[in-house]
Amino acid sequence: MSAVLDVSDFSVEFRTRSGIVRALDRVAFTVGRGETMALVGESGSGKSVTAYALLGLLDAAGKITQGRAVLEGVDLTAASPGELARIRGKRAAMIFQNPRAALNPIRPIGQQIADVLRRHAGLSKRDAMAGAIDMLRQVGIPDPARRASAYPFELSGGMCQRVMIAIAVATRPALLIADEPTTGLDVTTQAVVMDIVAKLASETGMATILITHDLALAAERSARIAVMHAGHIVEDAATKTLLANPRHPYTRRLLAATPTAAGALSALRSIPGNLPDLRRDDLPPCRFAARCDRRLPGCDAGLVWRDIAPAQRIACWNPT
Ligand SMILES: Nc1ncnc2c1ncn2[C@@H]1O[C@H](COP(=O)(O)OP(=O)(O)OP(=O)(O)O)[C@@H](O)[C@H]1O
Repeated sequence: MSAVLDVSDFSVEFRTRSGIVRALDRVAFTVGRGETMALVGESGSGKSVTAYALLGLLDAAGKITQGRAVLEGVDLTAASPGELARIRGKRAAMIFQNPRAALNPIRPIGQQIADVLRRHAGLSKRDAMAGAIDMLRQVGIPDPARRASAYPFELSGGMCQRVMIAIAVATRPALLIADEPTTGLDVTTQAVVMDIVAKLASETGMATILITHDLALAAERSARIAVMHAGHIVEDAATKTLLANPRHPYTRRLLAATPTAAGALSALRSIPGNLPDLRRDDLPPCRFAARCDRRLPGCDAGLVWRDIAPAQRIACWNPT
């Protein structure tokens, strides 16, 4: 599978008053055409920072300190702010939790989609509105021609999420990053929203990164799962492999904390121990070591990522 996005050696730090937060350390993964990869991990593991850093949306305190992130041949880490803004509008898009907050409250939803089509696809006013109505239809909004003139406050949370997806995919991006896209929606609406993303991905070949703390959702909706812990990807494997034979001790604990792959929202917070303070100057090479019952003296010597089986990569000297 050809990679749409190829991330390597990708590190991000934040300068804060209380020290440097080493939020991402040598993150590496690829996402192929039409592939959905899930990025899972506890709160604070670095999932959102990965998304924001890739799209050039870090706040001023954040900085990519090393690495590359190549989207369709363009290294995002070397792109100018202007280029990144163009890429964000056209080739890479993001949807997140709380769509209502992301939509313009005083502009009809059809206009908001049409704006994107005019700006990034260069369509005329008339064609852009026709395209917007078609997008509303594609994301399953009933009576799209009439609904195009609705304002966000007139729609339910699930409908707003569909509108945000329509805005995100209107220009047929190569990459969609969905950051907790269904959090806060009821279970039925969650399934509908994920079905829409999956359908668009398979129709357009869009690569999708699904960011979630919900391992069950990741298991159900992605071909591959990358597990994050304290700014490291500790395991990256085909979903089936990861579920059947997790090799990193942290992945094993995550799975143990998730009742069944098809179960309800997983309780990742039940993993014993805390994430290390990422401001520490003496962070251990393996940031899971303090929580790990398989720790060996060699774990303090350094961290390496290695392929332990086909399509299964881990950062651990003493896998399970
Ligand atoms: N602006 C910032 N300044 C300082 N540290 C930050 C900033 N943004 C994020 N961080 C730190 O980066 C780390 C990763 O945070 P991130 O939001 O990516 O986690 P997450 O896995 O997405 O969690 P959640 O599921 O809660 O969104 C955390 O330690 C967080 O405190």
